[in-house]
Amino acid sequence: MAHRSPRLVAALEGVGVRRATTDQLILDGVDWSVRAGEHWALLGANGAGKTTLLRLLGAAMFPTTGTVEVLGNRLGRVDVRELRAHIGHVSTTQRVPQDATAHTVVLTGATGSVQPLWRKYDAAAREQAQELLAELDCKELADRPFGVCSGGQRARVLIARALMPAPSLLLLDEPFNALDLPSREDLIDALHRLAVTRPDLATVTVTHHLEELPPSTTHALLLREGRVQSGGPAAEVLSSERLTRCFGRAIEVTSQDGRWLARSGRAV
Ligand SMILES: Nc1ncnc2c1ncn2[C@@H]1O[C@H](COP(=O)(O)OP(=O)(O)OP(=O)(O)O)[C@@H](O)[C@H]1O
Repeated sequence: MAHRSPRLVAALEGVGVRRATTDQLILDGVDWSVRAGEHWALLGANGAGKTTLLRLLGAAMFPTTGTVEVLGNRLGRVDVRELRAHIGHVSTTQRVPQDATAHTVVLTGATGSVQPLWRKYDAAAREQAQELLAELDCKELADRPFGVCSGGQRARVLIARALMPAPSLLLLDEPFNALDLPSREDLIDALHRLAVTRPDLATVTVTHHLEELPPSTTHALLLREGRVQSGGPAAEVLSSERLTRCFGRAIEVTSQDGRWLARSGRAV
């Protein structure tokens, strides 16, 4: 019997992004596809274009050249507000009302709004928000104002929020930023559990540290100066040789029990 590949969640062909203001080429000739059930790590030096690439996948911007298809819709030919409702996007620039409780913040994920739209949330949505908080191991935060939650708690609340519309694609831009070690490990566990309990969910996680990648990571994309340096199965791409080439600096990668560790030597 012929083997069928999982459904395509995102497909980029010849994608370029040029900033009109500075004429800088931010992404150049990017070809990439993400399929259901895949968990991608997106790596590259500061300014390599990771956030820009994630924003394209999140239908938050358009390419200058090439094509971006997300969930079967070509950017430029679809109502992006409608498309965004099916994509979970967690970014550091997410605006959140600090006095809203964690439960309310999760509820706003159902409407993709910053402020709660109370008339749109029924009992099922409220219940679902509770369940997502429990799934992310933070149900005790339900009544706590978001503004007083710790960094690790906020990260999990925002992921619960992003999961409200049951997205097929979850985008995480540096979700481990500024987390202490236990919070980082809790979040890694939570992401690993999501991958197990939602086999069709595809995720793309931008990170600077290989140590932060959950064992569920299946693929990696290395960006250098806006171009794809390497992309494919994590076990192949997350090698000393390829990371050294991507960062222009000697990097030694080791892996153990599904986790990765990277150490840098002198510049090459
Ligand atoms: N709104 C903007 N206007 C002008 N230039 C921009 C804008 N957004 C990004 N850039 C430029 O595009 C390049 C890529 O930025 P991007 O944020 O995608 O990189 P990154 O890999 O996510 O970086 P970092 O690791 O530092 O977060 C950078 O040179 C940045 O200065």
